[in-house]
Amino acid sequence: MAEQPILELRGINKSFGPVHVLHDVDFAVYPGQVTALVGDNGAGKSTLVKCLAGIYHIDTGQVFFEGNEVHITGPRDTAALGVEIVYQDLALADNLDIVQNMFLGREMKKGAVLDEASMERKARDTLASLSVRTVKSVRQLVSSLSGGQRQTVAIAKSVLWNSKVVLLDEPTAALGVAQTRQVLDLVRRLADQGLGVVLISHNMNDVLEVSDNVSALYLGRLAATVKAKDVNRSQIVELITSGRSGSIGLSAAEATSTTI
Ligand SMILES: Nc1ncnc2c1ncn2[C@@H]1O[C@H](COP(=O)(O)OP(=O)(O)OP(=O)(O)O)[C@@H](O)[C@H]1O
Repeated sequence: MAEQPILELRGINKSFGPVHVLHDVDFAVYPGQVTALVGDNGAGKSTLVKCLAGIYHIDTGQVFFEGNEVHITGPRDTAALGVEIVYQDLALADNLDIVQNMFLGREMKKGAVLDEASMERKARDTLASLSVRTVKSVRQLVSSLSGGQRQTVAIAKSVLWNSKVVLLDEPTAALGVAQTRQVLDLVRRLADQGLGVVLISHNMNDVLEVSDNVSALYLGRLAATVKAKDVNRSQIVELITSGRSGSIGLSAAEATSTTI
């Protein structure tokens, strides 16, 4: 692939005491592309994301952002790079409206008072730029939103601050068919706007539908990174469950080095 990754992890190792969870993991995110991060329960997806988020300290390995090595010592470092993470539990406050949620902790002010008009306009513009039309009013309480609308607001919040990379942890878990459709469309639009998008998902249909690349973790090791268009559902399942990519016709190492 000619294009440079916007974010690249190289040789990441992470242990919790005697438990070695991540083994020399390489992972790359490209601008304008969706990269799925897949793996069975316990494969190490959340640990990798938390290392990137600055929640866990990386034992060894390197992180590069826009080609330069960076050192992530805490969540602020990740946010300062323009890397946002939307966790599965969403962390939206039910008792606040959409604008208040989107600006929570980063409120715009005019002098000493909140600049409600500007925040409202920016919230509306951001939703419009993502072609989100399902939300009636940005002054709606989040408690009144459907699961899909909540996910949409959480994703829109993550791109408010000129983010360059967005990681989405199971964004379609627990959503119905129509809501899943809306969220997958939104995931694709983020990439089409030039962001590097990481999709963590157990749903292989979702993965194959919106992803450009698929990185599979198996027992804390990168089994392979493949082009989504080159694989089918059962081949990804094979990577996830056995760590091998035999039916793709490449060894895991070859798949990693030759297809991305
Ligand atoms: N704080 C911790 N202390 C010890 N072991 C941990 C810790 N966090 C995770 N692990 C172990 O690391 C391994 C990877 O867990 P992780 O949560 O990263 O997997 P995952 O791929 O995100 O799984 P899931 O799909 O179930 O969320 C598991 O074996 C888990 O028990």
